Amino acid sequence: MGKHAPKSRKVKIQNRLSEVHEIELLEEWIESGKPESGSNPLSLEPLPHKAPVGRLPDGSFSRYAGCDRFSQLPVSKKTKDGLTQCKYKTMTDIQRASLPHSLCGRDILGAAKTGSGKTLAFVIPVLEKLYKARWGPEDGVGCIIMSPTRELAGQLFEVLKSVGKHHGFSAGLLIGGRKDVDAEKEHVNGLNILVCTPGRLLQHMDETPNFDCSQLQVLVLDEADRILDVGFKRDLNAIISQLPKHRQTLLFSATQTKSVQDLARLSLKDPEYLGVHEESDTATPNRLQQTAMLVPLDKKFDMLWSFIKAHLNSRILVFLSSCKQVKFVFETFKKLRPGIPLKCLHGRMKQDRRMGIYSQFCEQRSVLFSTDVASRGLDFNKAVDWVVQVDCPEDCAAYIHRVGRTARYLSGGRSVLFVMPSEMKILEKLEEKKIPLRVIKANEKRIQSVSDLLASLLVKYPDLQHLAQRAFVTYLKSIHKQRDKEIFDVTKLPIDEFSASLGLPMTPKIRFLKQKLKGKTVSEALSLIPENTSNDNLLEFPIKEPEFPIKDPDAGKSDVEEVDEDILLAKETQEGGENINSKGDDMLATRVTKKKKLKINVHRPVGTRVVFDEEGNTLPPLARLAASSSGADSVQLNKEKVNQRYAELRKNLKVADKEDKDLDRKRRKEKRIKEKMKNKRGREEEEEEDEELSGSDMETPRGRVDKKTKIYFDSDDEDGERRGDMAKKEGIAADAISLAEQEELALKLLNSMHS
Ligand SMILES: Nc1ncnc2c1ncn2[C@@H]1O[C@H](COP(=O)(O)OP(=O)(O)OP(=O)(O)O)[C@@H](O)[C@H]1O
Repeated sequence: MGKHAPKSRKVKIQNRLSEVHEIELLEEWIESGKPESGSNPLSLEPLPHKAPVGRLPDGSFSRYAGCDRFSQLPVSKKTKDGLTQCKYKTMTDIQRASLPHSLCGRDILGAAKTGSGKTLAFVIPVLEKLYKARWGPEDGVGCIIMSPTRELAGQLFEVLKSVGKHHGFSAGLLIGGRKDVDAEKEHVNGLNILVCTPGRLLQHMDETPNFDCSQLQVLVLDEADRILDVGFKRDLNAIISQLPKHRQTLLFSATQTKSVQDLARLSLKDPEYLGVHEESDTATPNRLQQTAMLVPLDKKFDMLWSFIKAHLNSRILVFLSSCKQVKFVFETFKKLRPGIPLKCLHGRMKQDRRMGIYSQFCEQRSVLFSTDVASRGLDFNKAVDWVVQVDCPEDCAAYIHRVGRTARYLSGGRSVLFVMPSEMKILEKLEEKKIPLRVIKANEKRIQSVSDLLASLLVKYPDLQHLAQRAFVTYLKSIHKQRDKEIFDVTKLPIDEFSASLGLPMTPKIRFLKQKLKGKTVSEALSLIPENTSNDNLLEFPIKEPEFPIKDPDAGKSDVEEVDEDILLAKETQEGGENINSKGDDMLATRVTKKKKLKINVHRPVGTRVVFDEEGNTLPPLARLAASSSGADSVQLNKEKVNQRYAELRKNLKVADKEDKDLDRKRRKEKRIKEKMKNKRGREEEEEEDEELSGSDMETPRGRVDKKTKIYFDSDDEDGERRGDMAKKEGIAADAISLAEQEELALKLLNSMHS
């Protein structure tokens, strides 16, 4: 991994001899002090710092189980030098507990809180295993480190490179979303350590000639429970089937799996289970201050906006449930210029851009809106001040990983969870999992309504309206898809109010609400929508692809002033969160009634911040937005124009609605005719036709994209969104063909009937 100057043959031979000597010594040392299987070295006293290390004068070796410094471990000088240069001296608990076992070659199931140093707990044994095996370029792949997301893989790769820089191994980062896969294929056979996402690894296993992992020494799964989860099941099974069973396996996560079934899949051999924080009072870092606030769905954006405005000097990571939500909040808030740079991260972004955003967020104060793609493992330079969960996590594990992006290693951090009245059950579940949450009440006076501003933006930028509609639908769909029905119930959501809070002029009708599905509950109706239905198909509005030239996300960067950091966190509830059950409406004063929706008071203060126009005049933000001189990003809050635009939209919608009905009528008629003809043709023929339509098991129907091969390459924790996208494309194409075909068929049939 490191770059070495050319060395003379003599020096090389000397180095090799000293390496061989060092390896012999390390092996003896390790053998002499092996911790007992099943023991936790953390229970042992650390060695005194000045105690001699390695071989002692009497020929014995110093104890390494229980020691708390890297220098006291039986690891190579190269690894020790790497650690010292990275300023790692004292071990964290998970490192102290697991390294003595993993250095002996044992399989490990390691669980420790977020930010507690699990990465080094597997990077060190990987380097040591290959070093002691004298692994060289010609030996091929000796270790695979798998991560569920590309960003995390990138980060692990960086740690590996810096700690392993004195070793001579070659390592490669194999992740989806990169264009250079062909170049990768040429080099991958020469790599010793692969840091990868499951999808990309499988792609190489399937496509790269002579790709060989048969000599694999160590397999590492970081965020193991996620990789063993159903989403990766197929990929992981396919990968495991191509790996040798005789290997060391290291599994780490903050929320570890203990499922025997999972472990059997990985053929673990008497693994050491090291859950170092199991005895702890809390499942999350002690330095993390966690709060929850009751926020009705239609107030979420008001609350988020107010929160951001109140924390302009912080680095804030905001979690939302879908890409569309992230895009919507990012694009609209950016235009409203909160006074802090805004960024967004989601699975649909190009990989280079994702990496760029990730490192920018590490460097500067800003707000990052993200899906769960950033929820696991990422170490944002230890400097996230706040984690805000606008949308409820799917379960307690997801909660733990999200809040774990702050309060890492020795630093502190804060988090806030917005809980809707229908989701209160999650608080109980979090408490059961030893997550200490204070339920707090928002300071109603400081909450600024943003829905009116969003409504104006949607009028000015029609593309935003499409985005808002999509955000609306994907949110409802995401709630419906959640497994935990005790927490997530789409039927309990204030759908109209939510739509208004996005600034939409009217609630987008979801197709299931009318026609055939009439009379069904929202939930029943959603369940009737096929999994791969594109979100667009659910809308009544004519949809076109929004074109968002993603402008510089730092556009929101402007003057910043000191604000009271805690203005939102006014009254705390008494211990035990007694007011959990109080009505949501009482908690927020800024409820916007529907009637008020279009009344935009341009003089109502949104913030105290003073901004400057191009001439250098000062204006309060809203007045500036409302100024009729239109700067590129200014928002014109012209009531008449707003009403006019809405009237236009309503008219268009009526026309679109009528067209839809006509089309539907026509389709039904065609279908009837087709059915009549089918009956005529008799049973036998009909069966043949059915077989053709459903596609034979033996071969892929001509012209149909082979979904399987296309999909799994990009299956890196994007929550199946790519699958949806592909299905969408196929669906659209299929629709277009079938309509044309149907018309033609109907004509033919009519002609044949008349003839
Ligand atoms: N022994 C150590 N001394 C000093 N800093 C450390 C040590 N071990 C880890 N760190 C630092 O602690 C931070 C968190 O480490 P790491 O990312 O490995 O945590 P983690 O347990 O894997 O977290 P997560 O569960 O979120 O993936 C990193 O910035 C890392 O550099």
